[in-house]
Amino acid sequence: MKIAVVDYGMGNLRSVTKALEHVAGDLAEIILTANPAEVAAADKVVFPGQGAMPDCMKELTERGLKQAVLDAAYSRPFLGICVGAQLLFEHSEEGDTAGLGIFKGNVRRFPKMFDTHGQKLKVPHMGWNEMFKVHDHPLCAGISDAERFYFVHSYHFQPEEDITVLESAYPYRFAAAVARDNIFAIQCHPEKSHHAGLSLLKNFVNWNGNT
Ligand SMILES: NC(=O)CC[C@H](N)C(=O)O
Repeated sequence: MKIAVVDYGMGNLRSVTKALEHVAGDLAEIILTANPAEVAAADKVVFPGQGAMPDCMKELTERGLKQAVLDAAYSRPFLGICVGAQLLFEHSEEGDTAGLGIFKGNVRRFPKMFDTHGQKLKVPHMGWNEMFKVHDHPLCAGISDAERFYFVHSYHFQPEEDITVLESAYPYRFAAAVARDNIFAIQCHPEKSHHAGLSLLKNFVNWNGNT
């Protein structure tokens, strides 16, 4: 089985690739690729990313990978990570950027927020935070409720369809993982989230794309 990690020049590609190689072992060949034909030929696709949404969309488009990502998202097990997940929505407030429109909804910036002591909360939301199950999903198998994952983001999903699988809170609840059909998209960094993140990636390697 081949799993393509889409390389559009933005982000935490090496750590995602290494984490997938670690959990896949002999189960799958992990291919970090900027070649649309290799993405198209893969059995599963991982769409990572780190950086500003406008830059990511620009790089994706200019490297001729946009259609390959769209085709993959509609045809085989597909995992979006961080800004790779945000790009699947219709729009992001970050740079007023149009996304790929696979999920209905917006990607919204955390507003100015204060904790219960009146201390301003830092944005980006950076660090370990709990994830709470809203719906079961094969990629969450073996991961207990309130497991902690690693986040680095200033924007979060605002789905306009019933696709939320996991929520986190900072300090208000926000959708932190969404899924529909063969697509799973997660805001945090599973590749940097130790055993919980590796379990999720291992579940993706074993996932047949059904929910
Ligand atoms: N870590 C990131 O790449 C962050 C993604 C996006 N720019 C955000 O701030 O939410």
